Amino acid sequence: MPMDRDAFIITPAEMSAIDRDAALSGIDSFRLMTSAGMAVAAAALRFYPEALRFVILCGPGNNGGDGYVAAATLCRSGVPTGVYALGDPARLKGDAARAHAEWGRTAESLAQYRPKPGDVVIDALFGAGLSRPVPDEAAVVIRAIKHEDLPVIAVDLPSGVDGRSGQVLGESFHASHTVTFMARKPGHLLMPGRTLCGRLEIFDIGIPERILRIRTAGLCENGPHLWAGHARALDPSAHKFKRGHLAVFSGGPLATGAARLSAMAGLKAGAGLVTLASASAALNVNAAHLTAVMLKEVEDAGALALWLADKRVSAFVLGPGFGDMETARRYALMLSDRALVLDADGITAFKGDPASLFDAYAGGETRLVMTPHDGEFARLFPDIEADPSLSKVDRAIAAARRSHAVIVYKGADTVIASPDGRAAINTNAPPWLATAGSGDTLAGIIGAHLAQGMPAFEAAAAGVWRHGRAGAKAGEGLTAEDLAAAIEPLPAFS
Ligand SMILES: NC(=O)C1=CN([C@@H]2O[C@H](COP(=O)(O)OP(=O)(O)OC[C@H]3O[C@@H](n4cnc5c(N)ncnc54)[C@H](O)[C@@H]3O)[C@@H](O)[C@H]2O)[C@@H](O)CC1
Ligand SMILES: [K+]
Repeated sequence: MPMDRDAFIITPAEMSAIDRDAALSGIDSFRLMTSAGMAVAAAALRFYPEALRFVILCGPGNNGGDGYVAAATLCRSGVPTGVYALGDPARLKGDAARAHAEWGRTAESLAQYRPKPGDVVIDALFGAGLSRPVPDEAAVVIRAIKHEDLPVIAVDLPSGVDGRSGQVLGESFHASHTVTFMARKPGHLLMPGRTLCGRLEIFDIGIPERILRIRTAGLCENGPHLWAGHARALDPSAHKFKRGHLAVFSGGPLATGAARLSAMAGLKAGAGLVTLASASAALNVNAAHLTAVMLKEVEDAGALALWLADKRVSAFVLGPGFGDMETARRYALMLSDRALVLDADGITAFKGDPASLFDAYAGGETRLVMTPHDGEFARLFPDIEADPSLSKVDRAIAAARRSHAVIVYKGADTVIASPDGRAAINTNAPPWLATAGSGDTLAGIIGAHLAQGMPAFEAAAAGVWRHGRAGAKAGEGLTAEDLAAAIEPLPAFS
């Protein structure tokens, strides 16, 4: 995967492997800790000049070690500090023990801390090493600080946020500023962790990029770096057939709007031709509403089979407002040699028998994209959804592997995952994008990319990103119609 350095996302497990690799390559780990702690102190002085006192809360591991470095740095700069330790500092090990010794003073115990107005808290209790709910002693102090509404600078992660999943383990700080090192962790981007970090600063403590790259798997933030290379091949001046022919299946006469939203979005996103496939009962309703999108009567499986002889119809969207579960299943299985975006009812239709769908799309190039929200995800992958040990990224990848499909696991922190293990977390969606018809629009954009020949993972990732951009451009209060109108051209990097 092309990796933009800024888009790196490193799991805590990868980070500790990177840490070991750095040490093995001769890099002094205490210097890394010193850089980390000094960066935190610098952020404290830069962002909180009005602080009456910096209160550094230090935990039992290296996150605490960063805290002692920050405390020593702030002491040297002459500002008032208070240091409170969770656990006995005499039991610190390695670099953290050295940082504590070099600070050279005596910490008070965490339970003695009483939050006071004017305090700015530096949270160095737990970082990447948090493995279970924070101890009660920490939870009590976290709650007291929240109650007093003090600013909190988190070292690496707000204590209590699981760096792997973004979940809160017991209780967590809500930081106003977080300083993390080298790269973001999934917990900075997945919900609810993303909302708990405040302003996020990524500080380079000096681990060479070659060491980072060896350990980073295929997870990154979604952005043009992932797919712009494929977008470049899509020449907007090409003949309309070369820009692909997308087909969208309409629902019945009382549920045609969703498919039309998909179709309009597909056209706006760059498909050369878009056809709405409608059963006869809904034909007139659709005809009354369509202009640039073409309309074709597809009454049943027989009619679809005839249409499929036209190989130029290169991609399909099935599910928005579709309603008829049995027909959805039949059509999805018939389309298995084409590219398909399966959304909404198209996903739900396979609740009882997901394996039939997965088998149909196994083998060959990945050509199925599924776009479930939480509820739809649980219908097809109940065991994966119910496994508490998995992060949203893990769940999306497990589902993609099982289904041979690209999974767009929707939400405020949409994850796009490929059967080959690549995954991206999307971050550009404004909260107001969660509106009726928004998902239909997304399916249409992805369908347009597939119709144009983009590989499924890139098509989906680019679709999610353009959808987010369109939401931001259309602004708060948007309707799904505004969203389609706000789709911008694909950015293509030269
Ligand atoms: N990875 C790197 O390259 C660097 C990491 N640094 C710091 O090191 C941190 C990671 O250090 P550690 O791996 O020591 O992890 P932490 O300091 O986050 O915490 C781990 C310690 O807490 C214990 N622990 C975990 N969950 C607990 C719970 N719920 N209740 C009580 N004890 C619990 C663990 O047994 C371990 O002793 C990072 O977050 C970062 O702040 C920095 O020093 C810079 C370099
Ligand atoms: K922390």
